[in-house]
Amino acid sequence: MTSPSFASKSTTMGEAGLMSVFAVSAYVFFFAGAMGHDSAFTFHALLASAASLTATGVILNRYYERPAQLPPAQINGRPNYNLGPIKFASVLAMFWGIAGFSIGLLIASQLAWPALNFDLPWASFGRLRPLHTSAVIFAFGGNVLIATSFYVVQKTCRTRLAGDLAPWFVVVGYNFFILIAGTGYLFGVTQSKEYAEPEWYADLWLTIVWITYLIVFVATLLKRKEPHIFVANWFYLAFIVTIAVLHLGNNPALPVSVFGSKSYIAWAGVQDAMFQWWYGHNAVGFFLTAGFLAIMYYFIPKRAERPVYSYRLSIIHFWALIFLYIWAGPHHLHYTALPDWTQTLGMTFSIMLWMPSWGGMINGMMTLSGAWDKLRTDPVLRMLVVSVAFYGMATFEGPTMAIKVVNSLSHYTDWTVGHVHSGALGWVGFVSFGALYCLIPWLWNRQLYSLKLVNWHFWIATIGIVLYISAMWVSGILQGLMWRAYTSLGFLEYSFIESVEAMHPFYIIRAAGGALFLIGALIMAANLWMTVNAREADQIQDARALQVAE
Ligand code: HEM
Ligand code: HEM
Ligand SMILES: [Cu+2]
Repeated sequence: MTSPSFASKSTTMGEAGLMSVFAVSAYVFFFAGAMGHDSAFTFHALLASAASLTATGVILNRYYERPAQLPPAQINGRPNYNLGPIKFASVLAMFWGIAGFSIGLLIASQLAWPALNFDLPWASFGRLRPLHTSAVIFAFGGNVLIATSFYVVQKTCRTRLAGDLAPWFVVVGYNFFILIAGTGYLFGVTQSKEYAEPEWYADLWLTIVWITYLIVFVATLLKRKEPHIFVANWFYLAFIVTIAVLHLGNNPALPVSVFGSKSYIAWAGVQDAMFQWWYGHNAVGFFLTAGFLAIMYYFIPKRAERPVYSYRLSIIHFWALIFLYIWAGPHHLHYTALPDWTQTLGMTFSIMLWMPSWGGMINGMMTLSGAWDKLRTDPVLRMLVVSVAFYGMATFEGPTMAIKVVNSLSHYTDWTVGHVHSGALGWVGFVSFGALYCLIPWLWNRQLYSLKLVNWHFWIATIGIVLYISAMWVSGILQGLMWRAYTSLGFLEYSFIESVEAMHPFYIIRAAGGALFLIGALIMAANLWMTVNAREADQIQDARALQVAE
């Protein structure tokens, strides 16, 4: 370890500022914990206090350990990229992915065999379902997005990530939010808004983290050495900005006490519902779509070694996509108290949304022009391309389901769940896997341990997805038809429980599909583990072979 003389070294503003803030918060949160009205609040406050104390210690330790000079922005005229926070987020993405898929498998099994609820409140479907959705979307997806955005923005701007501690604050702070949210669900803490379940204090913390994320991203763009801002960064920026707006719009709440977890949302009645689905739909549009399209626009061209098929199309569909998405939320509220014209508006914009969505799909696919043969030999590229195909499928199905008459059948049924998972497993899952298979070898300067294992992952997971979504189509349509079947005398043909019974075989098939998807992810984790822990000798040899062009 270097041991610089203290005279030549001083704390940066960031170090001093963060240490003081964390030191004070360690004390304040400890006090809040002592005052807590409910055990979940007390637990979270004490967790925050311990985390603040740890953060203070870690920053202090870093100060002592580091050289007097902070890492330079350039070394020998080349950008000195900041990879530490990216490595951290990509490892956590893999961890949360496996956790989230496992909980998915558990809740899928609970629907098939209710005994698996074990009569325990914290293990019940109601608490584990939001744990699943948040773990896969925000923990897995979120870490993939943060990791890749920090990587892509540096590479395409040829500049070091802005900030010294700020990028670390974003990745660690974001994962701390996940921890608070996830443990909260197990305790039964929720504000009952789907995909926005965390209570007011977690929301406040996320706001601070997210604004820091925005600042780091924009500051990096501003100090870019490339005149042009590559299209992937446009998508990332739309994702970051819009999620901030959605989060603030959907979450204003008044806590019952500042020392308790319960709060009441400011909005009421149908306005609340509209805010919720404006949020929910655009979480799909900007978190699960725009962010992952950014990944597509960087990783597919890179992996295929081809330019983006049509750069003009990428710009056109970007603006069309963000303009149209924002209006489509009411398709989640068909046949409700929402005024009819609003529902029709949501439906119309959803149908229009098909076009820019397919613009993106075509652009991603056609980037392979002249390199189609690589699909045969490179399973990573195949995973990326198949993800785009699933994106195309989900964005065709979505507009169809947004049509009121179709929705009158599909709403409340498993068809929705099938639609969700063709987007979630096929698009979000596969594009993330493809990106991590590229990113992790780049970050650690290693060659991917085994392409054969990627091939196994690809096929096992694909079969899993097909089982999952086809089971849900059949069960969803069956459910919908059973609920609306009348006898000649005008009575309902089936009781509700008969429709539940009819679902049983499909729930088993879905669980089997989920198990395959999970097995694929475990194979991936093993492969990446072997990659990162490759012998030193491989590393030196492959560093040259794999050097990524910036
Ligand atoms: C092993 C893989 C997975 C399995 C077995 C699984 C299973 C499930 C189950 C059983 C539900 C509850 C359905 C219901 O309430 O009827 C669910 C909901 C959900 N899952 Fe998954 N899931 C998996 C992976 C994923 C992934 C990777 C994502 C996202 C990236 C995801 C996103 C969601 C969402 C958004 C919902 C809520 C759907 C809605 O409210 O309509 N899941 N999942
Ligand atoms: C053009 C694009 C899309 C449109 C117009 C669309 C439309 C719809 C519609 C009409 C529903 C059913 C609403 C209901 O009956 O409650 C729905 C549900 C959903 N979609 Fe899509 N979809 C699109 C793309 C996607 C993609 C790509 C994903 C995932 C990556 C996705 C994720 C979801 C989720 C999570 C839900 C369930 C919401 C809930 O919890 O109820 N959608 N979508
Ligand atoms: Cu929607």
